[in-house]
Amino acid sequence: MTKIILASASPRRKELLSLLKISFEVCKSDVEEIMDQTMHPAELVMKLAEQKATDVYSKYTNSVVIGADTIVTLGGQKLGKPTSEDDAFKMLSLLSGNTHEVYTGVSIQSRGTITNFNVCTKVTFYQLTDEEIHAYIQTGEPMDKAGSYGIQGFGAIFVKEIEGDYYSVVGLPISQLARQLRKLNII
Ligand SMILES: Cc1cn([C@H]2C[C@H](O)[C@@H](COP(=O)(O)OP(=O)(O)OP(=O)(O)O)O2)c(=O)[nH]c1=O
Repeated sequence: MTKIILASASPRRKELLSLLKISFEVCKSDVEEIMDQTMHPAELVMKLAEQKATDVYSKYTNSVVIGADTIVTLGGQKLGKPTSEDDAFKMLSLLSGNTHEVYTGVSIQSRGTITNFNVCTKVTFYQLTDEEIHAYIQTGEPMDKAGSYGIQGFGAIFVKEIEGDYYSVVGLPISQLARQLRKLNII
């Protein structure tokens, strides 16, 4: 059996991949993520996912390696993880009362072949007050998440509507990933 490795430090991705009831290991990549504002978000998340997977694959060439990347976009602007609490406040103010996209890219590297795909989900936020945003930042939840919120956590109360794959917003489009892994005869 070929070893499957998740090239991620994200506890959410580990939890989501566990839903498939397959055995896998986790090995985080050391790739520095560069937010290229000129690239299409769908291309960018696949490129970053591929960089993470390639980095780990180079150390475990006999394995199947899965990398992923998530970014939020609003009106053509790309939002990654916040660099500070002020940055988180700015992002959440932008998302307030608006619909944004969450792009997650996935890269599967196996036997010298690379398979990439991306999933886009639309999320609409209720109008948020400054007090609500400040209180949310105080929970610490936004700081390691693209767009400064976690739909799976306290950030859930901001969400009015979602169109697309919930799991992709959390960081891993698990149904599409399972289908790809089956197609590639990996699971
Ligand atoms: C929008 C959103 C993002 N996120 C998370 C998913 C990703 O972990 C993170 C985006 O950062 P990423 O750079 O995609 O991932 P990461 O640095 O956490 O992990 P790694 O690169 O090692 O795989 O934001 C949520 O958990 N919930 C949400 O609702």
